[in-house]
Amino acid sequence: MTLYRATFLHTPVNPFHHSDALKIEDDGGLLVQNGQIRESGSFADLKAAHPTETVEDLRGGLLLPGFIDTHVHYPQVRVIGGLGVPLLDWLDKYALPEEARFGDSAHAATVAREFVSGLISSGTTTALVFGSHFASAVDTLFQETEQVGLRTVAGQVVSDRMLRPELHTTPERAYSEGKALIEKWHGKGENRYAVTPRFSLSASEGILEACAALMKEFPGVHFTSHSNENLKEVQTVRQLFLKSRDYIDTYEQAGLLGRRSVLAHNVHMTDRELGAMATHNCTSAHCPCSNSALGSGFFPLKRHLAAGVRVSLGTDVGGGTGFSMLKEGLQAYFMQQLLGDSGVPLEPSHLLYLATRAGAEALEMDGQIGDFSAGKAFDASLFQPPEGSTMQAVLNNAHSTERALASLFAGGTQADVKRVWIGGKEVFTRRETAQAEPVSA
Ligand SMILES: Nc1nc2[nH]cnc2c(=O)[nH]1
Ligand SMILES: [Zn+2]
Repeated sequence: MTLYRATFLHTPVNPFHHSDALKIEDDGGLLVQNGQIRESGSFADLKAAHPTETVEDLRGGLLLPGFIDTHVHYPQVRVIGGLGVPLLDWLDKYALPEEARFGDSAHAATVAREFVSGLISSGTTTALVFGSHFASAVDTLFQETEQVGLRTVAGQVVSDRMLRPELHTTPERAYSEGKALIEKWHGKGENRYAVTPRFSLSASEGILEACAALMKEFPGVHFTSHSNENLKEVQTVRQLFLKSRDYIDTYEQAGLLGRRSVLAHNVHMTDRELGAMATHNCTSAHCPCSNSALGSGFFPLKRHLAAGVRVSLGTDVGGGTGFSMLKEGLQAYFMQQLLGDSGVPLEPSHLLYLATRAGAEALEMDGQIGDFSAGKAFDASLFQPPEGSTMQAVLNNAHSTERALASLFAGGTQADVKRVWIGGKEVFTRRETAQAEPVSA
């Protein structure tokens, strides 16, 4: 066993429901055996109870539960930064041409490495991933995540209209390729499968039926898609699905909504749609950087909470601007501030919860990950800014650990991630480089 000594913070309960959800151990201890936290508390107490255990000293930074990114696209790493256009133009101009390259196995393998290392080096230990339209590339992604150990819920993206021919499939092929991928990867190691129609705009009723058939045959799989992101998209979906009451209903009527369903965006929601999401107990993955970059709109968090809809956080790379869940937390905070009375004032506890435990709940993995309670896996990220950096000065002089957490969300980047563990295994260690010195006159 190893006794980790660290300043750690976590949210074992939901801060939107409990005012004291943020738990802080300034000099904390986590006793870890076979990758699982056996005991969690103050270092002094754990040391007294286990005086001979090996101590690993992580003081000098902030130890947080590994981030859980509930919406991120594997084949879009290289299109991060396509600014200046709204969703449907962005897809045509940036995302889809790049995604069409994933039939090339060498390209798929190279980007799979870039993708997985981008996530873990940002402190993300679990991700709900939009895969590729090509089954072979999804297989490549799972091979990479299995090798590195990233907890991954992912699936083949399926569409049969309005994208480009290379990215279209048929309901029959969507079913047979999905089935083969599920049988190979769902439940293998830390991998799970998510049935993933791209969005209703690019999916006929036949594709949605094929998705439903997979979910019926394999009840443990997850479901993810996009919904209500952009007004032009919403209007087009309304014209395409004349028998549906609204966008959410296109998935609801197909029988795709349930406890393991995560829909990204949900910026333009009717009250009926929020009610339906609450009834089906599914989750909205809020992607604030993407919503800002693509000008999609302001996420109605207050209305989600009032309706009782679960909310988690996603980076939406590459509509989003990078893999940092800290940046997503900050952007979520900014947007709620800008909404004034219609916004929810977010505190550090909310940001940490949205980036960690909320994702575990969305994936029904909260019995296993998402916080540092005893019984959870040791999935953790140590944030310790480089020597001499501004962030180091800020954290070292914070008036409280809660203020330090707020500062980390405000100014922290990938450069501040020092070490990352998944299930007790260290999967990322920062290479220390020579300190930058100001040039003297
Ligand atoms: N942000 C975003 N929205 C989508 N809707 C359908 N496809 C996409 C995508 O790749 N990114
Ligand atoms: Zn997306």
